[in-house]
This record gives sequence, structure tokens and C-alpha cells, in this order.
Amino acid sequence: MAESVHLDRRGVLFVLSSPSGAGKTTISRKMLAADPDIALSISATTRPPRPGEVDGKDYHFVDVASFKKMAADGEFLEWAHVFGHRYGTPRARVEELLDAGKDVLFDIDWQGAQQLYQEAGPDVVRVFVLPPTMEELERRLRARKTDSDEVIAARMARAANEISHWDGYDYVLINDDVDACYGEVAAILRAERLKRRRQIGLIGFARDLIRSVPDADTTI
Ligand SMILES: Nc1nc2c(ncn2[C@@H]2O[C@H](COP(=O)(O)OP(=O)(O)O)[C@@H](O)[C@H]2O)c(=O)[nH]1
Ligand SMILES: Nc1ncnc2c1ncn2[C@@H]1O[C@H](COP(=O)(O)OP(=O)(O)O)[C@@H](O)[C@H]1O
Repeated sequence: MAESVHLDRRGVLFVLSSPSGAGKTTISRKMLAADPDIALSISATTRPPRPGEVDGKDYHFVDVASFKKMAADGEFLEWAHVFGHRYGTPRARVEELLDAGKDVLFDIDWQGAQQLYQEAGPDVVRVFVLPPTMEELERRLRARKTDSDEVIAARMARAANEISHWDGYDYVLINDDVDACYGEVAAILRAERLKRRRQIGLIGFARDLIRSVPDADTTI
């Protein structure tokens, strides 16, 4: 059997955004569990941890002074205020993952998606997840049992604003059935990985194929 071919490619910066409660964390976890070639960008945040969240795994939980220092030192690829707290993407981990040949998953809001796109342009793939209805969104926020009524009300109040940015994304999905939605997200990632401009190894591979034909007619 012929040796299998491995071609180098540019990593995908895969952004998942949604109004709070629509299911992006659930979908992210499925992606990370199923696919060893993509890893999560772990954001820093000044919001307090929720029960079950692990420092350094879900977020880096930091105080405002530390966050401000990180921002002033240029440690963030992007950062934004969300729900009265600061959230930012540390640059170093993203660079390390890309250097190691991984794709990177970002669970960030529309402001982050916009800033990342300004930094990394065509390497970024932006996916927005919508809830089937606003009633279902609120039901999910309550079912999660991680936030007080006050926090849930603030997240619902902000949801319409977040949704209004849907048209700044490359793909928009409705998370009705979570497995179906995850299947769509996985299909997007598979197709984006195959894009010609990401497959930088193709240039040499195609050239070698052509050169390997002794009397190739390469005139057009
Ligand atoms: N711009 C930006 N947004 C972030 C970052 N990390 C998380 N977010 C967004 O901040 C919002 C609040 O996140 P969180 O408090 O974990 O609640 P969630 O909406 O239930 O996931 C979500 O829209 C996240 O996508 C970040 O590093 N940068
Ligand atoms: N398609 C779905 N149908 C029903 N419940 C869902 C679905 N997707 C996610 N959930 C649930 O809704 C809640 C919010 O999901 P989560 O992934 O935390 O949202 P987000 O990260 O967007 O805030 C969680 O309890 C999760 O289990």
C-alpha cells in the first residue's frame, strides 16, 4: 500500500458565538472531546467562577488589576467588556497551538470575533449559534442552574443585542437539537480544513506530481 500523504496546512481559528445560553459551551465541549486536532483558547476573565468551572481549564479567573496589566502589556489578541466583566484572549496560547499544528476554538462574543478577524483575517471562521426561540433560551439559562435570577435577566436583556450581530458571521446555525447542531459545526470545520488556501503543503505536492511525469506537457 502507498504511504499516506501528510500535507501542512494553516490552522483554523474557529469562533463560536451565541447569546448566553444558546449552547456554545455544550457544542465546544463536544468538539474538543471528539477531535484532538482542535484545542480551546482559554480566556482570562474578571467574572467569578461558576460552580464546576476550573481555573486554567474553563477560564483564567483574574482580578481587574491583573487583567488591566495583561491588557497594557499587550498580552491579549482581543478583549472586551461583556455583562459588566472583562474577557480577553491571551495571545501566547493561541500562537503556541498554531505553531504545534493545531486548530484553535474560541468561545468569544461578537466584539471578540470582530477584533480577531481584524488581526487574523482569512484564517478566522466565524460561526454564530441561535436558539430556536427566546423562551427556549431563557429555559436553558434557568436549566443550567448556574446563575441568579438577576444574572439571567441581564443575559436575556443582552441577548437581542448579541443576536443583532448575526450577519457578521460566516455561518449561522440554529441549536434546536444539540447533536444535529454539533454535526453541522463539525462539518463546517472539516470543510474549512480542506480549503485550498489553508493547504500550504499542496503547492509542493502538486509541483512534485507534475515533475514526476517524465514527458509532461505543462503548456496550457
Ligand atoms: N470578546 C471576548 N468574549 C469572550 C471571551 N471569553 C468569553 N467571552 C464571551 O463572554 C460572554 C459571557 O461568557 P460567560 O460568562 O462564560 O457566559 P456564557 O455566555 O454562558 O458562556 C460569552 O458571549 C462569551 O462568548 C474573550 O476572551 N473575549
Ligand atoms: N439543543 C439543546 N437543547 C436543550 N438544551 C440544550 C441544548 N443545547 C444546550 N442546552 C443546555 O442549555 C444550557 C445552556 O447551554 P450552554 O452550552 O451552557 O450555553 P452557552 O455556552 O451558549 O451559554 C445548558 O444547560 C445545556 O445543557
